[in-house]
Parts: sequence; C-alpha cells; structure tokens
Amino acid sequence: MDAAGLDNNGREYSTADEMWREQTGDLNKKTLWYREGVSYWEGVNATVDGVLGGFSDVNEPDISCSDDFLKNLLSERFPSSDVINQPLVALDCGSGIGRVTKNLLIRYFNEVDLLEPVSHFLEAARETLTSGAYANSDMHKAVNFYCVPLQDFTPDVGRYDVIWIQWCIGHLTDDDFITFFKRAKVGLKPGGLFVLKENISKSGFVLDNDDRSITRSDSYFRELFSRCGLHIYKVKDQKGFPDGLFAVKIYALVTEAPKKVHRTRSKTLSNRPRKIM
Ligand SMILES: C[S@@+](CC[C@H](N)C(=O)[O-])C[C@H]1O[C@@H](n2cnc3c(N)ncnc32)[C@H](O)[C@@H]1O
Repeated sequence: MDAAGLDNNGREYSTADEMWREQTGDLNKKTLWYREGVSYWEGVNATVDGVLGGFSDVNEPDISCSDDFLKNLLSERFPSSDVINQPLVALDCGSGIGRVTKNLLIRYFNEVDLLEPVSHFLEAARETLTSGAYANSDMHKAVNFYCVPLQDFTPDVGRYDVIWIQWCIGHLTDDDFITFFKRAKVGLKPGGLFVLKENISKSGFVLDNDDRSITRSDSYFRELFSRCGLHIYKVKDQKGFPDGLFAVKIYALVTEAPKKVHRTRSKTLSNRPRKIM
C-alpha cells in the first residue's frame, strides 16, 4: 500500500508498506505487534468508558446510527426472516464487553456469537449476556464466546447472516486484514454480509504506537476491500459525535458484485431532441 502516513508522535512514513515493514517485518516483530495490542486492552477496565477510550458519550449516537443502518439492511437483504424458518445469526468481532451485542445485535438477531481476545472483556460480556433478561430469552440469545483474535479465527461454514466488525480491524496488518476477510467469507450464509464500522483518517493512515493499531482513510479501506474481493453494498457516515474525534463510517460489504443496471432508453425519450454533451 503506497499511502503516506503519520504516527501519534508526528513521525512521517512515506508509505504504509514502509511502516508495516518496520513494525511487523519479521515474525518476532509481528508477534510483538499483536501481543502489545492485546496487552494494551488487558490494562483497560471492562466498562463502556474503558472500551470507548474514555468517550462513553459516543455510545448512544453510535448505537442509534448503527440501528438505522442495520434496520434498513435487514429489511432489504432478509425480508422474510423469522425465528422458526430463517433465524438470523450474527458474529460480533472484537466485541469487547459486548456493548454492541447488548445494545443492538441481540435485538435483531436470534443468535449472536462474540469474538474477543481479551479474556476479562469476554467474561464481562458473558456475565451480562447470560444473566437476567438475556438468560430467559430463547428467541434472542448470545451463544458462543470465542476468546481468539481475528487474525487466528475461521468461522463455521455458512453460520452468519451478518459479521459485525467494529473498532477493532485497525489492530490487523494489511495482510491479515485481507486473509481474515477471505477466510471469513465461508462463514456467511447466502446473501450474508459484513458490516465494518471504523474510524477514518483524512488521508493515508495514522499509526497509534500505544495500542498498536492504525486508522486508515476511506480510500485505503476501499483498496483493501477490492483486494479482499468485497464490494460496498451501502456506506453511511456516523453523525453526532463530539468534535475532535476521527470521522467514522459504516460499510456494508458483500461478496457478490453489484448487478449492472442496463438502461434502455424509452422510445418517447429517445425520439426527443437531446442536448449533445
Ligand atoms: C475500541 S474496543 C471496541 C470494542 C467493541 N467493538 C465496541 O465497539 O464496544 C477495541 C477492541 O478490539 C479488541 N482487539 C484488540 N486486538 C484485537 C484483535 N487482534 N482481534 C480482535 N479484536 C481485537 C480489543 O480487545 C477491544 O475489545
């Protein structure tokens, strides 16, 4: 990837490839990159404020924007789903304490699996989602809790309608990003899709040396999607966040290329005089 970028100390990199070579260029460095990423989160409290980096105020606008996006997506892609004949199943990747599952996914999906490499986050999620009201619902439940990082995960074949990935893909190198999505495609049901919700840098990338992650630009993401063989079905900008934070986008990604619309000009129109452009 030839986009230029910066780290959080203002150091410049002329290309992302140069940065990746420096940070993860051999097996030891790559192991350290992932180990330090997880260690960073192991030192964070298992609270909404913790997983949102001290910005718990964004929880409400985040969920509300995702809710609108998901509602439209489900009605377009799975209009005839019902719990008996076509139950909906989601995977929440880098789920943290299960904030997105609890506030959003569990209301729409009959089963939700969670994947999170930091065990005290995953245990907090398990505690919340298997007790109280959640424990009594057969229609909407959290089922599997996987304590694994994305780069090591392969889903069961054809299990998911939606694989939701929010605020964690920045921990993956470009190569692991691509191999993750290629592997994870087998986990989608026919018509299933990925939803990726992420911070977006204005250009290139911003490397965070503290939590070992990068924030990519929209064009960086689009280049990676194309390398993964994924197509953007829908995209939406997050609104209502405080100033000073990165912009955030939600992408719905599908494996099939969008159908080409062949427009045939209607006779009435084609017979009218037209302006020559
Ligand atoms: C900013 S928190 C977001 C948590 C959750 N998605 C949310 O929106 O509430 C980032 C999460 O990514 C997880 N994470 C870090 N490295 C990861 C990796 N390699 N694979 C999957 N998740 C990872 C962290 O443990 C943490 O739970």
